[in-house]
Amino acid sequence: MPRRKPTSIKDGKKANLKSSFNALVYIPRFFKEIWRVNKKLFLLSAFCRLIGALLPVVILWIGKLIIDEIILQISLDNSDYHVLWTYVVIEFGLIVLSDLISRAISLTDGLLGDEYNITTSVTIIKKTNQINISLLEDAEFYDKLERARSQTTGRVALMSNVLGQAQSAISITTLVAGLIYFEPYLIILLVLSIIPSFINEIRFSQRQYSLARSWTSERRELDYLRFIGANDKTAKEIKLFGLTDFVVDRFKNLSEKYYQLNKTLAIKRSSLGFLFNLLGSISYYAAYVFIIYRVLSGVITIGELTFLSGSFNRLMKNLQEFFSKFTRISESALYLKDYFDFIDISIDSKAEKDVPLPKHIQHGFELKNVRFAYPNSEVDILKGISFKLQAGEKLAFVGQNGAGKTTLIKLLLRFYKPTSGEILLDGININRFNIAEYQKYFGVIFQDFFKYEFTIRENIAVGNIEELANLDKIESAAELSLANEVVSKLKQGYNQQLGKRFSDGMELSGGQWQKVALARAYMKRAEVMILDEPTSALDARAESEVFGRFIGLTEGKTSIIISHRFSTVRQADRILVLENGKVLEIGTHEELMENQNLYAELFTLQAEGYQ
Ligand SMILES: Nc1ncnc2c1ncn2[C@@H]1O[C@H](COP(=O)(O)OP(=O)(O)OP(=O)(O)O)[C@@H](O)[C@H]1O
Repeated sequence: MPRRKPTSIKDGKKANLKSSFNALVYIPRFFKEIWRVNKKLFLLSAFCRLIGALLPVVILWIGKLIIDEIILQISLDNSDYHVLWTYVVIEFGLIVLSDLISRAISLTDGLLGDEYNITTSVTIIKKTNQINISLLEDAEFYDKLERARSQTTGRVALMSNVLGQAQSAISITTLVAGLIYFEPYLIILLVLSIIPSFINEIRFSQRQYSLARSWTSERRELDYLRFIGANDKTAKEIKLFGLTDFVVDRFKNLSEKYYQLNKTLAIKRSSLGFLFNLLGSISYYAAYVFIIYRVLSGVITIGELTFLSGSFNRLMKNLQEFFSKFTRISESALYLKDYFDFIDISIDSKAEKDVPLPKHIQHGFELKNVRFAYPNSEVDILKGISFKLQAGEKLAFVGQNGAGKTTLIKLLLRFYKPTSGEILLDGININRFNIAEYQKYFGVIFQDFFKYEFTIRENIAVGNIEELANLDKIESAAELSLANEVVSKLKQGYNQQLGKRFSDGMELSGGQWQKVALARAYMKRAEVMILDEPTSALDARAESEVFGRFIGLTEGKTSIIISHRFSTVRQADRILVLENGKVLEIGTHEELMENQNLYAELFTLQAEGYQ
């Protein structure tokens, strides 16, 4: 696994206040997305927050009125408690309302968050699948994908924080108005006491983000080690090869480094945070003493004292929370940038499209001097390949491991573009067709086909998912690939869950899985069929039966077969032998046997092995 040098915290210092603010530009777009998810819930949440924002100052004011009324009634000879009780009832009502509002806020936030979560997960899945395969095999892209995917819960918290921030801002404004009315100087004291802790929070949240970001690929490696260390699929090898300590040590070494960097940061953040908060507490008590002094001098009433000290206390907490939330918001907004960066990755599907795809292939494919190197690699895997695949022809690719057979298929399918040279379909460069339509032309089974932990019926239907409900079609595809024999042994037939991840799941053998995967190829009448080593795990009897059926069914269909088994290969119309990224020879079985070159040598070797 290529290892970048992990970044130290110092790199985080480079991040500054400016980038914190810059990240906030993504917030409006974020809220537009939430608004689209559920407008009613969003409005309800905003309304509750508005009421919630006004309540604190109103409750404090009622408290002041109650105390002033008590003092007034004590000093009167003929007391009348009517007004006093009215205030108490109002205060009680406000407290109940306040509880109701805060519950409504967490309920609406939770629901909205869940809905948003679903929408973004769907967006990420869709986007991943629109992206070119060449990007999917790129490590940097994976880091981006990982950051976009892993921050889903962070984005939900961000929504609550931003809405809460708006609520705090309104609360703060009303409390400030009250304080300015009675004691304007206190506001200056308050602001001064908050600023240091705000700056401290911003600095550290930036460093925290930078550290987490610079460690994306290491965290991916940690996830991977966790996966191979505790997984049913790897358990056999890990146990037998005694790999536990190897995996554990590698995991521990890497995670220890991250832990240490994070620990240093967390300790600094907490200790400095404590010191700066102390400043806030000192200023609160200074203000408190000042207000008491004003009461003793008879300038303000006891009721006003409770209102002012309550307001000041609340305001200080609100401001502290406002600023610390601001840093949390700017921190999450940085992750938001990762998410938008990911979904904004441009998709290269527009290039030279609009040439209509022929309904049926007339002449076939032609490769003209195709060269290819994988992205970020200088090694040419294909070194000037030229050949024709006629319409209706069955061509087999043969060659040693790593010769470039699968790579050639990937180019034909437009997963990658040739570095030079061109691939033509009926004389037209394949890049000129709409990529999605073009790829629908093919029915392909790769050697590393995916074993979906779905039911067997769904596993077959993935070959043409629109036919999921068409059990007849699924059954006949299964018959052609011999998967019906597998189904007959399953307790729940076509509805049997496969794999061990979910309850009642059944694991299949390698060959059984291959029969299931092969059935996918029969789910649609594709123009071109490609089977990349589709029978490597099948026993000899099953292989010859499967191939007999394939040949019969694809009579007159254009198809490509990659196989290391020459009994299969010889059934093709022509055979192309690849060696080190070049076409060594091409022809019928008989022609190649006459050539007495690599094909004849390998064929004879294998034939001798079977004797
Ligand atoms: N995604 C990739 N990125 C970089 N190099 C790759 C990638 N996939 C394959 N290769 C390299 O390309 C070469 C050809 O691989 P390819 O899979 O085409 O061989 P193949 O002929 O199908 O081999 P096999 O018979 O073993 O399946 C190999 O050297 C391999 O390491």
